Amino acid sequence: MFYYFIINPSSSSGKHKTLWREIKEQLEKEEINYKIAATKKTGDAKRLAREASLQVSETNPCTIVAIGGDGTVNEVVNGLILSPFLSFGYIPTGSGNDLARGLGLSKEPLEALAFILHPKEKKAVRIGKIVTKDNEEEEGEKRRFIISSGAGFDAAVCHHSIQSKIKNMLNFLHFGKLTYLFTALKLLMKYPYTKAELVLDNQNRKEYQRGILFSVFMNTRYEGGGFLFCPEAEPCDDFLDICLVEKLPKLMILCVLPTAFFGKHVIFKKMVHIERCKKAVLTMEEAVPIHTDGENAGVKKVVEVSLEEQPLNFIIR
Ligand SMILES: Nc1ncnc2c1ncn2[C@@H]1O[C@H](COP(=O)(O)OP(=O)(O)OP(=O)(O)O)[C@@H](O)[C@H]1O
Repeated sequence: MFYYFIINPSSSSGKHKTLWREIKEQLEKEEINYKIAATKKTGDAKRLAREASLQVSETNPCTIVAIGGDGTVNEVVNGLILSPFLSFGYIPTGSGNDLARGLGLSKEPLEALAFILHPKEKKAVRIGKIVTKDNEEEEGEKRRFIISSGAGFDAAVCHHSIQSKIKNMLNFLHFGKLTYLFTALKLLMKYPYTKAELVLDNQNRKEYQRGILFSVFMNTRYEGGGFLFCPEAEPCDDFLDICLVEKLPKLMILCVLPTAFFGKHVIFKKMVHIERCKKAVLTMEEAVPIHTDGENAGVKKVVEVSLEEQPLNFIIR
């Protein structure tokens, strides 16, 4: 088996610079057939993943391994040409680590490497796809996600967290995942609601006239550094799980939001709506921020969300 490693040396604010050396030592020791490529900027991981997966075939199987945070995996997933002959491994070195949490991966890099080199369990993990546009007629922009994609407040928090100076400071103090919580508290009071319509599987239409705070489409269970927005999301099934939060007093949100760390927000059934579907179209009155796995996916009015047919052979342990 050939292994192709894509490493983002800047993830978790560059704290893991020595990791690359340790990984190389282990690969040499085990005489693994491999190549390592490091990203220099945003977009590199996507390009490298595409180039590597273009070479994959039945006679030339390959394991592509991402080393970085959830943003790096998002880029890799967006570049991959999905195929049954491609396996995927992930060594998490980010701050949020929602994917590792959601799939139960080892967060200890050398242990994760050992699993990747000698896999005992692989899962056929589904990949989400989202088309964002400003009206139904537009063709729109397509992106993939593996954890979640959100529209509204949760995406606004992601957009702000990416540029946040607090993130570097919290990463340094090993509290990186709190970036999203601090940013959420900062943005909450002034964030506007927007009226929205959600159509599930082309037939089940729901209107939210009071306005929504956000709607998140989950493939795995956690986002935003550990919020369990869809406690029942299952990455290998045929469904997307949705958590849509309708307008409620901002002070009430302060009470509800922390309960989402434990998945208990679902008891607030009048404002928190949990849905499951194969395809969803969310149309909002105002354009709102969108994210895919915490990465900025623009500001748009319409999002169409579904799953790719071909799953990803993900090495779990
Ligand atoms: N060499 C690089 N220098 C700066 N940025 C890079 C580089 N390579 C990739 N990037 C960008 O860094 C961003 C953040 O990466 P990533 O999400 O993997 O790490 P993180 O932010 O530490 O982790 P998490 O998302 O789990 O909090 C991504 O948007 C990616 O495109």
